[in-house]
Amino acid sequence: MPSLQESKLAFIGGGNMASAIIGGLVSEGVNKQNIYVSEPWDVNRDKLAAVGVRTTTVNSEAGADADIVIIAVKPQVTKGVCEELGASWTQRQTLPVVVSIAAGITLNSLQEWSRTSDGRSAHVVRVMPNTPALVGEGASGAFASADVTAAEKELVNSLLSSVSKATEWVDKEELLDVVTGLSGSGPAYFFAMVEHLVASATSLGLSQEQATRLATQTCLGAGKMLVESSDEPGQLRKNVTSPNGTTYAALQTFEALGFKETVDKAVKAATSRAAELGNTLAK
Ligand SMILES: NC(=O)C1=CN([C@@H]2O[C@H](COP(=O)(O)OP(=O)(O)OC[C@H]3O[C@@H](n4cnc5c(N)ncnc54)[C@H](OP(=O)(O)O)[C@@H]3O)[C@@H](O)[C@H]2O)C=CC1
Ligand SMILES: O=C(O)[C@@H]1CCC=N1
Repeated sequence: MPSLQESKLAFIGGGNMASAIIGGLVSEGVNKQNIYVSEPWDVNRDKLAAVGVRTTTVNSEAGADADIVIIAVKPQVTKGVCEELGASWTQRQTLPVVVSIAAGITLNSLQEWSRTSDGRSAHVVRVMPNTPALVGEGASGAFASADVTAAEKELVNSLLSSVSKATEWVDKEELLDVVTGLSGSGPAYFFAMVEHLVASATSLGLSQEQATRLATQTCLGAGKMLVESSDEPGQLRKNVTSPNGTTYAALQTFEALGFKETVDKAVKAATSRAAELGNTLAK
């Protein structure tokens, strides 16, 4: 098995998530000539070509001699893409490791859809990354099919580690849907929070620019404390909250309006949607 630096990587789909991972890989020093992206939309393709990676519009061309093929298209088009790739690999003796980042799509579907014309199926790893991969701060969950070897798992691990600070291998496939509801979709929860904080502070008189700088740095600072402090999140919260002070007033308001229940329902909605996508598209 080649190392990550020696491996040929193919991305099928060059949208938001593929661009984030590719950006992370390139800034980690992965050879751009070893990254080949297939993307139908010229705007996305041109952006990736500007980064210096190889591009094409033909999926089978990108995947022809790749060691790892990363399926980074929407769940709804994953079946067609896998069928196209599987058929094109019939002449290959050694099949690539397939890494799918499509929310919800099961290992079973991925292996069935990507069978070669002579009935062989690739070793598949399902991964749920997130967009902070672009700045080397991603969080990823992963689950491998039983036939994935230790060396293949290690290769995928080093791919993920180059863009993720936390890579969690889960021991049941369904848990990847929970990872999707937590960290896959999670960056959007924090972005929405910052949007609302800025809107609120702006309505109270701060300029948009000042409010954005303060809210953004607060988010980064809190995140850094969560990573670096030995205290639990609950303790860090308590450290900010003076008795009957300002934070207490805000947190009481959150609580009275059902903050915990809202977060719980939102994570469960995202988790269920991931499972639903997998079930609906399995046919
Ligand atoms: N965005 C995120 O935060 C995360 C996304 N994911 C998963 O990653 C996958 C991609 O999501 P995201 O990057 O946001 O989506 P995007 O729509 O940004 O990217 C998908 C890309 O695939 C292209 N595409 C469409 N059809 C084909 C095809 N047949 N062959 C090759 N490329 C094709 C699309 O082109 P065109 O626009 O022309 O259709 C588009 O550029 C999804 O399955 C999603 O569940 C996982 C974790 C996080
Ligand atoms: O919203 C979505 O479906 C994708 C999966 C996780 C993040 N974005």
